[in-house]
Amino acid sequence: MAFITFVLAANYYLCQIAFYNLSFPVSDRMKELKHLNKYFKKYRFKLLVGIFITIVARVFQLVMPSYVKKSIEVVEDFIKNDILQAEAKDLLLQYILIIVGAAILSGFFTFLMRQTIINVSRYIEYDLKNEVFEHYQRLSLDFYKKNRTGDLMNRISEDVNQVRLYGGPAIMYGIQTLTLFVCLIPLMFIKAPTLALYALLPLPVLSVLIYVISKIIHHRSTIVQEFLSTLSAFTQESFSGVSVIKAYALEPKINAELKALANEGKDKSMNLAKVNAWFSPLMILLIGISNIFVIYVGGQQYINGEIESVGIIAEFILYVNMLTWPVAVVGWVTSIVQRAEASQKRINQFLQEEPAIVSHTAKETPIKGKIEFKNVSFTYQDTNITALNNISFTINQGETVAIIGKTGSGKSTILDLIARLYDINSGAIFIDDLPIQDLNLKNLRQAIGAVPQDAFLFSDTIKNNIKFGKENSTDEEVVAVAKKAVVHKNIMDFTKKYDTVLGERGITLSGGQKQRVSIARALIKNPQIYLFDDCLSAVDTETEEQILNQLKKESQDKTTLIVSHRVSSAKNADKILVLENGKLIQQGSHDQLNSVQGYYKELYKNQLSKKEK
Ligand SMILES: Nc1ncnc2c1ncn2[C@@H]1O[C@H](COP(=O)(O)OP(=O)(O)OP(=O)(O)O)[C@@H](O)[C@H]1O
Repeated sequence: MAFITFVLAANYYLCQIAFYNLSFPVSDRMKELKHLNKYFKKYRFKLLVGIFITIVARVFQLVMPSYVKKSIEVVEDFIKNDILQAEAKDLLLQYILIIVGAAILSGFFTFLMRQTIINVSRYIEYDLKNEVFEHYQRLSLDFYKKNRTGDLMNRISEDVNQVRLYGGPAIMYGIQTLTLFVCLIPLMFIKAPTLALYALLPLPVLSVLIYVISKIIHHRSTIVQEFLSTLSAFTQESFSGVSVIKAYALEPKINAELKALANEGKDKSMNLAKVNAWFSPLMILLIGISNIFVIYVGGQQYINGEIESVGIIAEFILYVNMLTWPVAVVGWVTSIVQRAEASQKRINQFLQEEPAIVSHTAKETPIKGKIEFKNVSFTYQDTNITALNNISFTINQGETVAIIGKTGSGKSTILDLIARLYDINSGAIFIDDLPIQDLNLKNLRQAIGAVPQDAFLFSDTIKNNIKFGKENSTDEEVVAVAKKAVVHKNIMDFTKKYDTVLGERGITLSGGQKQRVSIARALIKNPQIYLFDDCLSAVDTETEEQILNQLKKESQDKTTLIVSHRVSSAKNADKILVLENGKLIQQGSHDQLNSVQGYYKELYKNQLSKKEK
């Protein structure tokens, strides 16, 4: 009696804890997960079928225990000589066939259940990943500066996976458990109320303990996960920086650091393993207690004549075992819902981020290429650096303008503002005499062929890297622009020529080759405005000359901006802008600027004398 009181009290307190954990933030939790409702709505038919199948599968599962009971009763009747041997054998066979039939049907519907509900969770995962990725694509550069790449990756992979567990397994096991509870528990109480009470007593304890353990497991596995990303970031950096490591003979130092990290990782994994190890023993223990209750209390009741057959004891043992997993699932599902809520909250945070740069018009605004800066000032929000200070200039359509100035003087910033990667703080930028904000952003970006300072090439073939500028371009066009960018000969020297794969899976291009492939990519786009950001810095002066001549021909009616540190790249431009500390200190043609004292003339003299040496 004392033991029962103890178990009842334990159940009460544990249920209180679970109730507190579940009920306190329920509205908040559901608020975050509401985002998934649209997907549940989208797949409602499949979900409803899945739920129906789950119920059917469980109902078939219920057949077995009562027929086991009946089979045992047949044997009892035969022992008591109530029925003949042949009749008993017949009945036994009949019952066994029913059990086998029900088990097959239950198995079949369980298979269908997974095929429907788990598939729905995979569809939701697919949709959510696409939604997050598409949203990432819409967001402006400042978002990527604020958030670490690892975080972006985590939310689209690990967090979406946590949410998937809620959209699939949690629903599936939830329904399964509910069906079993609704059907089984009343059935048990109808058949033998006292026995039912004893059999079910330890189960809430099991449920709450599994919940507590799942939470600890999750906490520790998050630590392990986070640690693994640190470890992989470290190894990845060691691989990409392998040439520096070797050149400075840093191998022993790196090895020691990795060993220390690996040791730390081992300890964290051991911590996780320890708590994982509690899972099955606890289940076995509590189910064992339930079984012992059933056998002991059932046996006494049978002896006292309170239950009619031994079969009921066998039936109840089967019920208890049938309830084991669903009861444990209550705890597990609770922790899944909590994790899904936390993950969805993190996903929602990003989904609610609005792109800082948006198109204010949907109507088409074709671009010709006149650019005007009027008293433009611009400060980067994150660093608070004023990159441009009251800049004004005009570039007519088809003109070539060079921007020259010391490092950090704001040259690249001008190009970024023309592509509207950022919005300015004061002043105005006009493209074709229209404020840049009034242009259709898509039209603006389509009209620009930008070659950034750090040429970025994808791990793909050279051909596809160039075609990136114009997806439907032909191979002939690719070759033509590669020739103009003076990189064709280099490409033909590779064994696989234009099909040479770049990056991690393939060869590494030299800095100058990368720049020229990047130029070819801009040329194939055939845009109205070219933005070349110091993209000839890694080529020799002779090749630079050739490329500039080609570009001159190519960009005759296009507006072209060339950022450079070399006067050789600038001297043939229609106009040269000279920047210093974000201010425009000189502007004019080469001859004009070379005829007055100033930064440009000094630079020209310096570079000329270096060349002569
Ligand atoms: N994305 C950014 N976020 C914050 N600050 C930036 C960013 N880009 C540039 N800056 C800062 O703005 C200033 C101007 O940079 P910008 O890249 O325009 O100079 P630059 O003249 O092109 O230099 P370089 O010749 O070295 O490429 C620098 O002080 C730089 O540190």
